[in-house]
Amino acid sequence: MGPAAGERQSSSSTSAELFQAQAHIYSHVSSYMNSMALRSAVELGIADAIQTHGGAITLPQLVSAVKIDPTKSDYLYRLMRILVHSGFFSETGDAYLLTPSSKLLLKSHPNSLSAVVKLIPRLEFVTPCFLMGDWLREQGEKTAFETAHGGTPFWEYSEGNPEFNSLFNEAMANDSGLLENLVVGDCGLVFQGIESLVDVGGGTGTAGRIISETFPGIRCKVLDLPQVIGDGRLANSEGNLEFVAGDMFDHVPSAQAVLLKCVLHDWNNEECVKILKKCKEAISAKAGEGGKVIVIDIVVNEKNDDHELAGMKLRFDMLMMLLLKGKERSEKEWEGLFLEAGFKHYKITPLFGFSSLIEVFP
Ligand SMILES: C[S@@+](CC[C@H](N)C(=O)[O-])C[C@H]1O[C@@H](n2cnc3c(N)ncnc32)[C@H](O)[C@@H]1O
Ligand SMILES: O=c1cc(-c2ccc(O)cc2)oc2c(O)c(O)ccc12
Repeated sequence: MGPAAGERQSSSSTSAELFQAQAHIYSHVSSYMNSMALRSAVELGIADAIQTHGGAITLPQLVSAVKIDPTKSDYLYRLMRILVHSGFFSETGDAYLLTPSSKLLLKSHPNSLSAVVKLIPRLEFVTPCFLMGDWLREQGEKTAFETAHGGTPFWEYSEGNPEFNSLFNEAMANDSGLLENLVVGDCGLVFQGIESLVDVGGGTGTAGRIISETFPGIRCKVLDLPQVIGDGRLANSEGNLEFVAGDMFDHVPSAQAVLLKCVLHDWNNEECVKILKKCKEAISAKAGEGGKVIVIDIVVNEKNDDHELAGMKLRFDMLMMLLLKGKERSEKEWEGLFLEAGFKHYKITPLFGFSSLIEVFP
């Protein structure tokens, strides 16, 4: 039997609290619509259409430019309405304009993030998230990604699916392109005085290329899996950039410095310690105690970060947990890994965006 009317009102929550709680739940449970709306904007090429049209476009012009069936104009209007609300486009009179966020989705932008917008809401990523509850109850070592993909681990899946592999590599490369702003700015100091560097898990070499071009005195190697390195691209024309296909758990080429950008968050603590020990061997062989490992990765700090930044880091932590055996770490957790791998000290510098730079010394 339910509570009597009077009892209902005297429950611990006021109506205002109840409606707030209701809004909180609805807001969270529907928020995937933000990802999906953004993804379809990229698939339809809306930002590019606005730019091609001179920077401002009306709805009928947009309908024609992105080849929407005219009977669905009102649906496109509603898609634009939510994207304006979330800050991806703005409106003036009857025209849509680009904002700084949608400019970063343009195909012509050197650091376009359109690949990551297509990647994260893909079924390969979403299905493991969908299985989270069942996966948590299940016994065994399989990741949620493996549970969702017939037991295939993330990197093997990528190897066997060229279209997924190239979108993933493109997404990571685009994000690395943003490094250019840091390397030529304040963080350039981090690379000064270094004569050789290996970018471990360096993907298709975007960071390696930026570093080798900005610092012609650094001999740079990019180490990654054969499926990523391929066999086509070797040294750059200046001769200070080289690609090496291999497994970082087996061997890391010796160098004065090792870069690990967005690599350690893909792995559990035990695996990270193995990678860091290989990196320590690689720098000791070249520079004795004088080398360093440069980690660019997320540092979770939910007490001090602003709410939006903290939320983003925690969502990435979920992604790393479900796709791989990885995690986003607090400073304390990073320190534990460095000490266990035999390093003596480290220095953290927060960067723009959501990553930090951590210099780790033997
Ligand atoms: C998240 S991506 C980061 C790529 C690049 N560092 C960046 O920031 O754009 C992780 C990289 O680690 C590579 N990787 C995974 N397992 C590896 C292994 N055993 N040895 C070398 N690289 C590996 C992947 O192929 C991928 O390119
Ligand atoms: O989907 C991602 C995105 C990242 C990522 C993007 C931007 C950053 O500044 C850091 C990381 O990293 C990923 C990753 O390491 C992975 O193994 C799978 C997916 C993603």
